[in-house]
Amino acid sequence: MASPTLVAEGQKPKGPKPPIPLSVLTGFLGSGKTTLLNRILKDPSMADTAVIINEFGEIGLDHLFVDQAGDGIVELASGCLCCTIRGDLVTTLENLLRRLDNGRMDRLNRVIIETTGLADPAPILHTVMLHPYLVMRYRLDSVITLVDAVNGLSTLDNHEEARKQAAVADRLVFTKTDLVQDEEARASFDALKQRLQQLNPGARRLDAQANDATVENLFNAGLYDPKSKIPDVAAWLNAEAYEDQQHDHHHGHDHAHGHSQGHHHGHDHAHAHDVNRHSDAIRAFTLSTDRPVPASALEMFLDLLRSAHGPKLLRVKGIVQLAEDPERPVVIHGVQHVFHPPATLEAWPDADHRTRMVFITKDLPEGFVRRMFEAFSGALLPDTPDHQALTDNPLVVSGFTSPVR
Ligand SMILES: Nc1nc2c(ncn2[C@@H]2O[C@H](COP(=O)(O)OP(=O)(O)OP(=O)(O)O)[C@@H](O)[C@H]2O)c(=O)[nH]1
Repeated sequence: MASPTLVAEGQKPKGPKPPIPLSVLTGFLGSGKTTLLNRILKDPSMADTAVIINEFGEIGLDHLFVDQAGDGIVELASGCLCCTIRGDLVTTLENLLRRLDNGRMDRLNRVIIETTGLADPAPILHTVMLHPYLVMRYRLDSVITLVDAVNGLSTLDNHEEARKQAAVADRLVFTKTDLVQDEEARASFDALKQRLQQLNPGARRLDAQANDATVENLFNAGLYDPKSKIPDVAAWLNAEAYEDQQHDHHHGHDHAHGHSQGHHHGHDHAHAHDVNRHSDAIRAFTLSTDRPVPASALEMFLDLLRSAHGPKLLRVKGIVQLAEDPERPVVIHGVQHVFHPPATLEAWPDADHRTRMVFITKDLPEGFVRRMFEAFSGALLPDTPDHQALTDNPLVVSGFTSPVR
């Protein structure tokens, strides 16, 4: 007779429910969010999706509403659910879980939060990352940012929120490319693509008109591939995409490096980075090392970075080889000052065991972050403050004016 602890074939073992993937759909006013949502919600693979929209966005999906329930959640003709953020986002996300847990809803496969056009998506991500219960039940999948091919460039120039929306994205979706017809529009679209390449080289780009903004391409941008259950670190980090950016920056560094030899009075070299500083406040870069990082060093590095410079960290992702446990990498993921609880993977997904981190920062130069990391991780450079000095007095790293290597 089978032991009662054995699970019959095909029956799911009892245990915590797998976290529900959660995506944020953002993009400036009129960029086509509702249009895209209406399209993808018709896809059969989007069944059992819940969409959370703000009051303003409600109108576009109206024709799909069939049933209004008491808790402000409506059922769409497609079988998906829709609710608006009336109280706060936490309550809305909790209400969805309550429905699922008390059986009023059979399945909840995915949640999409559509932001208002003017919103900075970071606080939405923080809501999930900071809440001790929600962070267990939901997992951040993708930030999808829509960019209007015609007006996108001027929107980026004129609106800080639009730049943040682009910088934080995992997926950048161009809309209205059908309207890019004449020479001028094509030039503007090319410039837009270049600008986005600087702001966020790692995001995958899709074109809504070319129909590559499919469910498959838009979602599953998180670390775990839900089909294989194997973390796809390379795709998630996409560190290679940052290489062109770094190439440009390194010209600046080489220059500064020459100056810094034999000097450690960084203030003499205040101009080393001015060109980059004024060209665009947002930068994207990677750090990597093949030296295992002590856990305490990682913790101090991240703590200092987020406490002193949190608002300047638009997005940080990384995989770290710890000195204490080099076979089990730690994954880090932060949006501004908020970091997701670090996750330990059971093994390295591929042969590349280096620590790699990608950063998108605003007003925080690469050289500064790099030197801080090198000081903490033990990869000391000549003439840089040592790690003990940094711990005692983090202000030793004087930031913008010091020479970069
Ligand atoms: N030509 C063209 N028009 C589009 C495309 N995508 C959206 N539109 C149009 O652009 C307008 C705005 O689209 P919405 O989907 O309402 O944009 P939104 O981002 O939801 O707008 P807000 O909620 O007001 O921020 C609508 O008139 C759409 O029909 C596209 O790819 N091509």
